[in-house]
Amino acid sequence: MQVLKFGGTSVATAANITRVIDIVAAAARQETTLVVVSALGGTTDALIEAGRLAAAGNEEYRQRLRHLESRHLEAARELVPVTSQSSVLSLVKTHCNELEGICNGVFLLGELSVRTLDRVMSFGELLASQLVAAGLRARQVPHQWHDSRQLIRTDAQHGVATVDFGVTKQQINDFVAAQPGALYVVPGFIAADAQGATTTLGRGGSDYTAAIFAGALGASRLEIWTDVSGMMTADPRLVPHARPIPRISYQEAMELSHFGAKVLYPPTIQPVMSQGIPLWIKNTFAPTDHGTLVEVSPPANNHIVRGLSSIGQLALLSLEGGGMVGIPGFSKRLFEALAREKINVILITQSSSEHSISVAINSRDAAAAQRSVDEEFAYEIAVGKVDPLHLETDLAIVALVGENMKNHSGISGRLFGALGNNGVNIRAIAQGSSEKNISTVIRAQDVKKAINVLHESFFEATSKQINLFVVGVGNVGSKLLEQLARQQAYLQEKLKLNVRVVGLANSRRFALHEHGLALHEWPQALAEGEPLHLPALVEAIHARNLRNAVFVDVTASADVAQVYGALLEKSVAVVACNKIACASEYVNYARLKALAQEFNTDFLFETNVGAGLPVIGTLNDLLRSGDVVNRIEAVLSGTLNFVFNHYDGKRPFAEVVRQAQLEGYTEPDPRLDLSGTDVARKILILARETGEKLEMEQIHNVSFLPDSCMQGSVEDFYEQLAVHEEHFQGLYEAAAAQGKKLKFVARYAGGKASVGLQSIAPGHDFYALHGKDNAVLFYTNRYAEQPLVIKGAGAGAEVTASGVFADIIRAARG
Ligand SMILES: NC(=O)C1=CN([C@@H]2O[C@H](COP(=O)(O)OP(=O)(O)OC[C@H]3O[C@@H](n4cnc5c(N)ncnc54)[C@H](O)[C@@H]3O)[C@@H](O)[C@H]2O)C=CC1
Ligand SMILES: N[C@@H](CC=O)C(=O)O
Repeated sequence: MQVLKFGGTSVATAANITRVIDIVAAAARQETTLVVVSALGGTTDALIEAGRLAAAGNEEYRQRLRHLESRHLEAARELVPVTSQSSVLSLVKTHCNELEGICNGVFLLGELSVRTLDRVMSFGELLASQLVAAGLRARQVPHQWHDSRQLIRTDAQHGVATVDFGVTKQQINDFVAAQPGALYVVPGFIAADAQGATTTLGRGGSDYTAAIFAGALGASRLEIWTDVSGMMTADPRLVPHARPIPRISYQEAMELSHFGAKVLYPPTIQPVMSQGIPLWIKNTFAPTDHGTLVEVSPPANNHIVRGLSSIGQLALLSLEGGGMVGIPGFSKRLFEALAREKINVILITQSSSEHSISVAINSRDAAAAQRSVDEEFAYEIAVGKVDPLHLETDLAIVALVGENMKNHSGISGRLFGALGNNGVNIRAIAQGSSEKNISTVIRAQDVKKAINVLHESFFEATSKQINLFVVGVGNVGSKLLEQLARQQAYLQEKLKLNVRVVGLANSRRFALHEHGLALHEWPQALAEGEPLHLPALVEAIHARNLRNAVFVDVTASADVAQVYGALLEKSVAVVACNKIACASEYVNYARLKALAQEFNTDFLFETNVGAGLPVIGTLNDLLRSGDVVNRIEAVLSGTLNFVFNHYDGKRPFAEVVRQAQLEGYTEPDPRLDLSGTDVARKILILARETGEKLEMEQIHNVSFLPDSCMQGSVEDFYEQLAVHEEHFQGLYEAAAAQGKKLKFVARYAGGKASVGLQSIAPGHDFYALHGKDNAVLFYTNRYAEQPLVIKGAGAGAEVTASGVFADIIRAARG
């Protein structure tokens, strides 16, 4: 004997019932089968609503009943050919008339008792199971319909009756022995007490009915047919990559069901678990899918965690106070106060200091809980032994479930790491000593992000999703987007990173594409975006609350640099080639670095110095490994190196500068390069990275530009360069006369930094620097005689974009 149960969605329409009949007919050909049928989806709620309306004296109940009747009649007409419809139609009408009679009585009395409500609700399963039977009859599949109320005996506790398993088992087995057959159809959810009054089995009761029959008959298997292909590794509405769990233990299934995996109602498992009856969860709409097999000991799979679960709309109550320490009875009184109000406790956690105890409950019970607990401890609160109950709302639980967790260390570490790196604050944690479940209480608004990062961490060794917000699509930004587009497949395949640009902005517009925009179509996406308003963009980033989020600043804007703090505070990583933040006041630079640390995220700006060259990374490696940096000498301007390498006193100086700008080496405003400001920013950042609290004003900058060049617009600047051509010729010739070359050199030693033009003699490390190259010499304790030299292209969109790209990957890998 096997037992099959079909849920509300499986029988919601005649078309669905036809699928059910196919499955049932095939099953009955294999083995004797008992089918348990739920009410048509939505019917139980509609029946409750009709009963309540009637009790409230609202005649609308008639309309609800008419709608229910026509829904069932319509299904009957679709299922059964016209020639043989009459018996099922009259059966539906008889039930509906009886239901209407009961509701009329409720209307007249103005009262709906739980006993009557059970009666009202029972019509859902009665009608649905009769429709399935009629469908089977129409297909000439031999079967017997029987009323579960004659087989399942309960007490008289209406709403959630308790089953008398002894009598029930006897009645079921007597019935089957007396009426042998290949196929039985029974309504789920309903039972009867010793007086024959209709009772119901509580939420998820049809699953329970099926388990009761399976247990009583010692069935070979129980199949729960629903609208998903088994229990999933996580809620698929929250985690698109969630996948079915092929095999799972009863215990794990109960844990997952308890925490929101609605596929199975937890008490259901008990009658089959006690006998080790295999329980399958199958999909009515994809019957050939494997589904989930719930069994005693499923084979261990590659995953330590079997599934993730979540439960929302929670409140956390915390009772705290020094007066609780070492005194027995506080928790007993706390739980009694909650029990008095019939409040269900979902999670409990107590600090080992006994100074506080926290419990999670459903939010709807929060006010009653607070009242009851504060009343219970009124005396202790008055004398200051405990504080008034602390209440936090808008919380949720996210739990890891898996029996295999107990055999592995580091699971909680991974859980905390994954959540912490994404700014998900854990308010409370509970783990049973069996280690089947680790539950965390977090903010409700973080659930989607949390469950996705945990799913990635525990189930998707194959991919980690990175969500980029790129601001700035000029020289460097557009190259970055090109490189990202080119590398997307490689990153997925080799680094298991699914890097998506979910936000894009320039100075005029911003566009958000939560599922990632098509990178080769970014100009169009941006054109279709909204006018840029930076606070709105930041707000949108916060509101999206996406996991592994990285904000990429590829602008030269002070306004954009201003928003880093607000992002880091929400654990959004910041990658910047914009130097403004790191070269602003020391306190701001230090604050941003501290925020990144505090909120477990990254603030990366390798390209601030030497573009794509590994200058800051190398410096940090030296320092972290215990070396001491005594002196830094560097050529840090690609623009100025290019200009002095190409200027020979014959071609106008202004023309060479213009070429540097056209080739993409200068800042958006080239005066920053020519004035030495850009180099001063870079040496300042290097000095700060060594630990020096230097400010920009303390950098000694001997400018070689005549003052008038820095007045007016960029075009005025170029005009003034032309006016001062003789000045530049003089600089060039003085150096050339000594066989030297002009280089703009930055120096940092002994807490002091300077930048300025120097004539460099042959043989010096800087003399042969080509084109737009940079060179950085680190003189350290370990590199005392010969400096550690970093040399190469120090400007240009391509190399800078690749440096930004590398920082993104660093942030992505955490
Ligand atoms: N070119 C190079 O070799 C290197 C450049 N960098 C840095 O890269 C950054 C970008 O340089 P480029 O791409 O050459 O500049 P660009 O002028 O070509 O592009 C700047 C982009 O930022 C956008 N933008 C400006 N203000 C904005 C605002 N308030 N909000 C949103 N977007 C805004 C602009 O619309 C434009 O898309 C600069 O900070 C520069 O210092 C760093 C290292 C090397
Ligand atoms: N304008 C800069 C670009 C890199 O920061 C330079 O010329 O070096």
